[in-house]
Amino acid sequence: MNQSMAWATAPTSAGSDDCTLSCTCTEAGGHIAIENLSVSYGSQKVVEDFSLHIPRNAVTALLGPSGCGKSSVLIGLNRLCDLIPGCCVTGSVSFSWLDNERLRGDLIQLRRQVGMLFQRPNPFPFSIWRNLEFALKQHGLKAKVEIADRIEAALKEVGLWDEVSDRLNDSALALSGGQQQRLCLARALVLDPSVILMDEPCSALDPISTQKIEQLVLRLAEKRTIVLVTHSLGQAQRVADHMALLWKLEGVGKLVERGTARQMFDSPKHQLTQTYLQFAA
Ligand SMILES: Nc1ncnc2c1ncn2[C@@H]1O[C@H](COP(=O)(O)OP(=O)(O)OP(=O)(O)O)[C@@H](O)[C@H]1O
Repeated sequence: MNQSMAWATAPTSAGSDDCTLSCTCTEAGGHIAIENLSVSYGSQKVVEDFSLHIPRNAVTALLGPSGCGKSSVLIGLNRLCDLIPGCCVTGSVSFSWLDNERLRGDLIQLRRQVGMLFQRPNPFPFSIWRNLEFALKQHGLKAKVEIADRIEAALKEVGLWDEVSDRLNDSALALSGGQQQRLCLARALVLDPSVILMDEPCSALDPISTQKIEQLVLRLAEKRTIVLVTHSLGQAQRVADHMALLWKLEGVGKLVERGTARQMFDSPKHQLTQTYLQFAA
């Protein structure tokens, strides 16, 4: 039986009692239910009343002009926002297929289930092997054989194993940018997340590395839920099943339109969507 899960109610901004992510334990099959998400930095509200259901095991692209709040929505989903001083997120997020009891109030488990890939590759200044081992040990894994198996599987999943298996003790920083980004993806995958948040993961990559990441995104979405922030309409066309367009309206980011990628590209309803998507390649 599906168990409904939402974040535990918790302050997201030190000292602010009314800044809470409420826990809504509604039954919602097979999607991430984002309800009335608002994000502020200090006194500046940057996202208001963002509600969206993100289907499970598919790619959903968040699009919109710079500064409309896409990344702010993304970091609300795994509560990375908690680490940003002055950032306050209200509203609710529930993962319909995850275990409420396991994740309630446990940020480590939440971030294990909801991995993240950033705009710029950010490997730790350790060896390739240790980048992945570190993530596993942080999450309490101790058995050497299991650690080795998981590292190999993750590197194979991102197509890096054949490229690095003979130099696992070399510094991760010696890899190319594209390899580093795939290593960072492996670092998320090694924890076997069911959701991966990607914030413009190809913006620092060349076209060949970009293509590799896009192919990975498509493959990963067969059994994981991908939320992808991208400025590339071509990329959205190539990989997204669903899309949502945000726009800064009266100074704050809001959802303008959502739908399947095909529907949004073929017959956008909102004038802003029509304007924005006309630049699609
Ligand atoms: N740590 C922060 N402190 C203060 N303001 C922030 C912070 N992060 C983002 N903002 C502000 O929040 C607003 C939304 O930023 P956000 O990065 O979420 O937008 P975005 O749509 O992802 O932009 P881009 O496409 O350029 O990455 C912007 O006005 C930005 O300046």
